[in-house]
Amino acid sequence: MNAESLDGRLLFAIPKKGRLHEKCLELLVGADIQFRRHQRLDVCLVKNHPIALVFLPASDIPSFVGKGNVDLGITGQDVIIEAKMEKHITEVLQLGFGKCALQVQVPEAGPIQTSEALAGKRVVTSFEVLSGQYFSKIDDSLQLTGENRTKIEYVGGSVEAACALGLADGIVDLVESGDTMRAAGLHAIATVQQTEAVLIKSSKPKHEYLEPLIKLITSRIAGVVAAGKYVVCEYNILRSKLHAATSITPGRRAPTISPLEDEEWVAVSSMVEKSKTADVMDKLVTIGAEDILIFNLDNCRV
Ligand SMILES: Nc1ncnc2c1ncn2[C@@H]1O[C@H](COP(=O)(O)OP(=O)(O)OP(=O)(O)O)[C@@H](O)[C@H]1O
Ligand SMILES: O=P(O)(O)OC[C@H]1O[C@H](OP(=O)(O)OP(=O)(O)O)[C@H](O)[C@@H]1O
Repeated sequence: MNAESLDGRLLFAIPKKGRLHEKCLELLVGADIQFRRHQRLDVCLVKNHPIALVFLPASDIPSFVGKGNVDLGITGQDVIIEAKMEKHITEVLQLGFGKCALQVQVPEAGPIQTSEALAGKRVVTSFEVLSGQYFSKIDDSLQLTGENRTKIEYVGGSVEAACALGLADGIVDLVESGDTMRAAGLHAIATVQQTEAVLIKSSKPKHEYLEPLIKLITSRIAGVVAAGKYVVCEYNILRSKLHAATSITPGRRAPTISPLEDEEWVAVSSMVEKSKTADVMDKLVTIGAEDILIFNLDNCRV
């Protein structure tokens, strides 16, 4: 592939490995962005749109997008701030995966149990900027100066080993389930930043003519994200209970109400947040709803 074959194409950066990679591939499939990645090449052409996918480390994507070298990208909110690119990037869509928290962690049974007690000591992290900002505020509030300020040291990985190796008094690292943290004998004492994966574009796009395509891709991806977030809930309910029922399932705009042969009853169809399904069904049963059915969505535009 040469530079000419990329001419006029929208460049879309996707994490090439790590926690976000597989989920991004699922999104591309759901949005019908068709491609074949030959021999793990880092640039590949999309067959059914004028788009080229660029596979990059998640942490490099903010600066590529922020500087306008690529037009669109997916990465974590954490690495956008860490790359100091917030001002150069527009967050187009939250994607609902890659959710975790950057947390201050210390040995469970150790003498240090607050961020204030850790201030002035050694903190190891892969997130120097975010950790630096966080401890700088605490150092200022404690009026720590010079050598007495918190020492932030960068490591590229295996951050959780730093305390056991005697390299650090505490660490700042990402936590999702907490398994990695607990396995290292650590626990969290504060949250520096919540994060999730986001679709981003440059705040000053270089190629205005690509805006309609960016809108189309955004709308398709939003459909896939919403389909993963909602289910359709259908049930029958006595007309006299309809008010109570629709306050349990108000839908996104309004529920669909259909008459049944038995005039005392109606059928209700409504979108419900997937995470609330069990609770909603319990409440519907309590007010006498019958034949409650839940349908997963493959795709949608809402
Ligand atoms: N345990 C996790 N759960 C959810 N999201 C995560 C988790 N770990 C990381 N992320 C998200 O994925 C992004 C990329 O992290 P990941 O650990 O996959 O990096 P990577 O690309 O493999 O880089 P490296 O291995 O070089 O650190 C993070 O910045 C964060 O937004
Ligand atoms: O709370 P948990 O569910 O255990 O997830 C947290 C871990 O996930 C990430 O690392 P990952 O496993 O992606 O590997 P990495 O250290 O190579 O980045 C992160 O750096 C933590 O170590």
